[in-house]
Amino acid sequence: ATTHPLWPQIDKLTMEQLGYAQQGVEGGVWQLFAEEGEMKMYRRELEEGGLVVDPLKAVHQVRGATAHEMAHHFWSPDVRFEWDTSIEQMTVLDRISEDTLVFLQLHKRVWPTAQRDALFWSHIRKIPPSDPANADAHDTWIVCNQSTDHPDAPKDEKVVRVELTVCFVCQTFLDPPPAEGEAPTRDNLLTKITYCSVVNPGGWAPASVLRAVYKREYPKFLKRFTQYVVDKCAAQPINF
Ligand SMILES: O=S(=O)(CCO)c1ccc(-c2ccc(C3CCCC3)c([C@H]3C[C@H]3c3ccccn3)c2)cc1
Repeated sequence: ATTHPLWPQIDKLTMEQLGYAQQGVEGGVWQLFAEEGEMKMYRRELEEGGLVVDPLKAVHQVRGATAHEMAHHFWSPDVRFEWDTSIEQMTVLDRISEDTLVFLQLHKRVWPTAQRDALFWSHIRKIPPSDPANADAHDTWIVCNQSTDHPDAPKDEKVVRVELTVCFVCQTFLDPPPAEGEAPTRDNLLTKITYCSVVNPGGWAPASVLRAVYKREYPKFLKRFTQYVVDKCAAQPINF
């Protein structure tokens, strides 16, 4: 409901993150650190208070699923455990509206660091093609995850809370376009994905350990997630 006290922040951050995701990776500020097929992962080395908070930006493109299907499965609590191997527990603490939930997630411990949890609102939104320039793009879908407080979140002394801002932006193209007068099939679907994240580990963790974990975990995470959606939707009618 747009009357919720968090709504102005949700709306503002979502549109800011959309702009941030759509900025290119030129200019030398982004360092390519992993490349697998169509997936390219960039990071900027950034420390805050001696903690590694390296912003990450990944670009990927996959065939066979739509932006809506990708964004929905990234946002939905029902399928989170099917693809996200980094979490041990996940609770939906609140339903702010039918497109915005508050998640509490306990992440698997990354030795030798203390175990982490993440408390964040997660908002999904369709961005209609605003101008003819998007003519070849069906539409754009965005999921924005932002750390927040919540009165019902249990506080476990042994667990360190991370701060995170994540956005997942997807755009579907009909490439190749279907034959004249033909309905599109999944072979016509090309979806471009931009995943951005800034995770502040919330408490001390060795820079070398964090950078090694990021380098290992993020490519695995994005590859596994996109393949999961393509496989899950393959036999289903296309959901634009
Ligand atoms: O895109 S999401 O919103 C999807 C919903 O789950 C998301 C993604 C990643 C995280 C997360 C949380 C904690 C950590 C670290 C920090 C210190 C020790 C644990 C990491 C680092 C380790 C990196 C990482 C990246 C991807 C997967 C797992 N591990 C990532 C949270 C949310």
